[in-house]
Amino acid sequence: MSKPPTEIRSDSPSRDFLWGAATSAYQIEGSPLADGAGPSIWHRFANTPGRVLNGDTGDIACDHYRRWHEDVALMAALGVNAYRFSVAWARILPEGTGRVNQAGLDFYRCLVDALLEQGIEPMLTLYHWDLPEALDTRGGWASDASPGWFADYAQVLYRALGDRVRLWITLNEPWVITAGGYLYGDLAPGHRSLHETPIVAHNLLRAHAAALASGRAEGIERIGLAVNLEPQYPASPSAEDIGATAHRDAFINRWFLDPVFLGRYPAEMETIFGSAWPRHSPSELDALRAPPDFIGVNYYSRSVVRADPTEQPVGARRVRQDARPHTAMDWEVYPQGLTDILLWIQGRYGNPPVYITENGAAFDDPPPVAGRLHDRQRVAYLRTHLRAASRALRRGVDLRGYFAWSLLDNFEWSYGYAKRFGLVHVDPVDRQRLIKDSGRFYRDAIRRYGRGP
Ligand SMILES: OC[C@@H]1[C@@H](O)[C@H](O)[C@@H](O)c2nc(CNc3ccccc3)cn21
Repeated sequence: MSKPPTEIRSDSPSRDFLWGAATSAYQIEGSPLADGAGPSIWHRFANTPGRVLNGDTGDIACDHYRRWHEDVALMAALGVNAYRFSVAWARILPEGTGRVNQAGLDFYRCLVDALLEQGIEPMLTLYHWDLPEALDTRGGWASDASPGWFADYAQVLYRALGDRVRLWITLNEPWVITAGGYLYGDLAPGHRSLHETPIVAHNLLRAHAAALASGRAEGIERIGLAVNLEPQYPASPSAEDIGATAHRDAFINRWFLDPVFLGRYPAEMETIFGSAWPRHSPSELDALRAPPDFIGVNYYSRSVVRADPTEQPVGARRVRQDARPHTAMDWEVYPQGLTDILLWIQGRYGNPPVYITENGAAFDDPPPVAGRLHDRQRVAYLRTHLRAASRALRRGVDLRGYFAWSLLDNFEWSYGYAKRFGLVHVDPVDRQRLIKDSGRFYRDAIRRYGRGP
């Protein structure tokens, strides 16, 4: 057990703006089957040879399931006033529906109570990619029954934690759930089906609407939807590149937000999916209109887009900006894209409340030396992106908070532990935590700009 950080938070920044850190269950918890939990699709996917780099799995991850108290102390030492985490559905409902596993609920209740004791606002994500294996066996998100499964699961959590958790998120990145899990196949459950993809997307939107309605019935007032947004810029002023950019913008940025805010899909979707795009009746489309109380924006980078008919189904590809810095994920470092996407939301959806629910970067960090880890590139990334968020704030964006991705170096899905995003280093052998320079920078930024970047 590592020595807990000595300094526990003394000063607390303004309650108005949330300065947080974010994680997700499968990426940090470990102990996936402990205390009655059922397996998830990521437990199966990661333990399937060839799916994850180096054969890494979340079987231990950051061992947060056993070290959660130490991690709450770390958050207090960083001075965050909020923490975004997800609940592993299969810890609560091991079969996905029906029997509730009280030990699972107890784990998250203890975590939430410990956060509140430290003055840290919990933001609970109901679903961050780890569907119970038992439901995938019944068709998963391709099943017409999936929205009902999700609403029932959400209701269990609303009733168990609704008296102490004020900020809820239904889904983390429905686009990635859909594209990664059902179109490209690099994420669980690893399907590659053009036909299945729009069906899954539609069910996720139905599930979001059902969980929102379920929350309203339980008196939950602040329920958001977290989306990965990536501003798209044409590589040239040619009609082909401008057209391709609009298609990629619809595919990544508008596919899910237009239905929940506007009650319609982007027109480009039918062109992108062709005969695989289902017919939706007006009542089916209207049922998707479920505006969240806030948008969670997960921003990492932008894309510069060129038309490319060989890149299906969108007919567009990202053009690498070789002259600019890139992260270890090969994502361009482009802070202005955060300002641009926040202003885009403001203009398109009527300036809804927004939290930046993920922003951060993986870099090939240097090893710790004498108890310090000098992750200079991540410090620069955070500094420039906080400035970008500040520019949007000054232009009237209703930005309520910022959550750094991630609190801890953790399991980066198909990359395993090869990509590190943490403000805090986690030793790959003994999982000892060490606050990086970026964690110290973030702590100092919170103290200096408490009311907002
Ligand atoms: O990749 C970093 C994080 C990841 O660890 C989180 O679990 C997830 O919420 C997350 N979403 C993005 C956004 N971009 C993205 C684009 C294509 C595939 C996967 C993620 C980055 N990240």
